Amino acid sequence: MSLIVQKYGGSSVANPDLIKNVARRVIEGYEEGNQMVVVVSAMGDTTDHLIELMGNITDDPDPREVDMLLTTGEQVSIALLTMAIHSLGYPAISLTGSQMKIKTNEKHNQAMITDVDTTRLRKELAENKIVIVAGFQGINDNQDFTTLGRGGSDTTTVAVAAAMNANRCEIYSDVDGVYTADPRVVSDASKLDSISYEEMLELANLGANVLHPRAVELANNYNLELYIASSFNKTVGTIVRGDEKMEGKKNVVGAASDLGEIKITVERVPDEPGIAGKMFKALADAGVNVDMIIQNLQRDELNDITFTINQEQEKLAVKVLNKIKEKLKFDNYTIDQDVAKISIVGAGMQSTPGIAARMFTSFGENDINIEMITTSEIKISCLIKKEEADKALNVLHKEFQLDQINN
Ligand SMILES: Nc1ncnc2c1ncn2[C@@H]1O[C@H](COP(=O)(O)OP(=O)(O)O)[C@@H](O)[C@H]1O
Ligand SMILES: N[C@@H](CC(=O)OP(=O)(O)O)C(=O)O
Repeated sequence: MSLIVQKYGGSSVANPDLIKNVARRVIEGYEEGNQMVVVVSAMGDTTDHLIELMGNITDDPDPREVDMLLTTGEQVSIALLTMAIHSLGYPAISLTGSQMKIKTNEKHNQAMITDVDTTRLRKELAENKIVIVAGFQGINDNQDFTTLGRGGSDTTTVAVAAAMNANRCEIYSDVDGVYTADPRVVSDASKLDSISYEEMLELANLGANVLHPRAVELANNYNLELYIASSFNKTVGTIVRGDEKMEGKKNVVGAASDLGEIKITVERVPDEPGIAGKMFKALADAGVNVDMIIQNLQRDELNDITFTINQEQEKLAVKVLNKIKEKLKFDNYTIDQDVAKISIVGAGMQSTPGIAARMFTSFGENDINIEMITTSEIKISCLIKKEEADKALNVLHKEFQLDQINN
């Protein structure tokens, strides 16, 4: 008997017919003699709607209450999926994050899983039940509900699969695998048969929301193979696993765009040692995650320091900058929301010269202006204007012939 942990995202349970479809798929696995644990997300855009609703009440909600609100989304879908399985004549039970004892740290809205207690899960499985688990949520030491950050159900799934030492971990959404770029933006994107943890982690971090980055990290830590496929068909999906091939790695395996960042320029900062340290320490102490950074020496011993952060942290960053403005003696800061980060990823690029030059040249030839650049061993990212994001993704896809990746 195998233990299969499956996850169905919001797009797979968006309405009653889709919930019934998921119920039938789960039962198929159960009928084949497997133990089934199924993690589900909130129906369709429920989480977005809850956030919108909250915005009509306050623009400064208590993070504990945000989690109290957002966890309701998953509670609806687990109950409905369980009822759908019951009505087809099969035994099932739904469990919330707190009933499952998915323990997390204190950090509301961005909690990290610290432990999964499998006692209840094992008991229900031993009674031959299909167990439906609420994704995205856990409980902290105060017995308060926490959430894992947007897209966090993938992380719940991998944590449960790892804790149960599952035979398979399958993540289903509305796309039948990991593509070389978002297939909604690049029409000739190709599906990858497999991808390494490190490349998938970069793609996920850089905007490919088909998988939550922390889920990939966890899978890597436990060496747990992931299978990414569609809940709408039976097409073979993509395997995410350790990279066993040392030679012949592709230079570039994928491209991604991230529309969730904003650019902040702090103007005319005195050109003194230690200033940048003070500024970024104040931001870090407040919990602001800084991504790209550049510093330009202007004139009269003054610098402009430009950096990007997630748009959700804009208010927090503004608070910090206003607080340190006088002490650090800078003039002013500006915020640009009209930016997109476009990236290419590939483990083979570290041994291939000229990849960055090809990326920049192809942007130049297509009149796409680059505002900032960052690189690591396996990725190159450029900040450009938001309205050019889709065009830029298509330009890179063509330049690196990603439509022919499987040839
Ligand atoms: N490289 C990629 N490969 C596949 N899908 C991608 C990629 N980049 C972005 N996506 C998007 O991820 C979506 C699936 O993730 P998501 O919307 O979170 O699904 P769910 O709600 O089911 O979890 C797809 O519809 C697709 O548009
Ligand atoms: N419902 C949560 C958690 C989640 O993982 O959703 P999805 O699997 O639909 O991306 C969110 O929207 O963020």
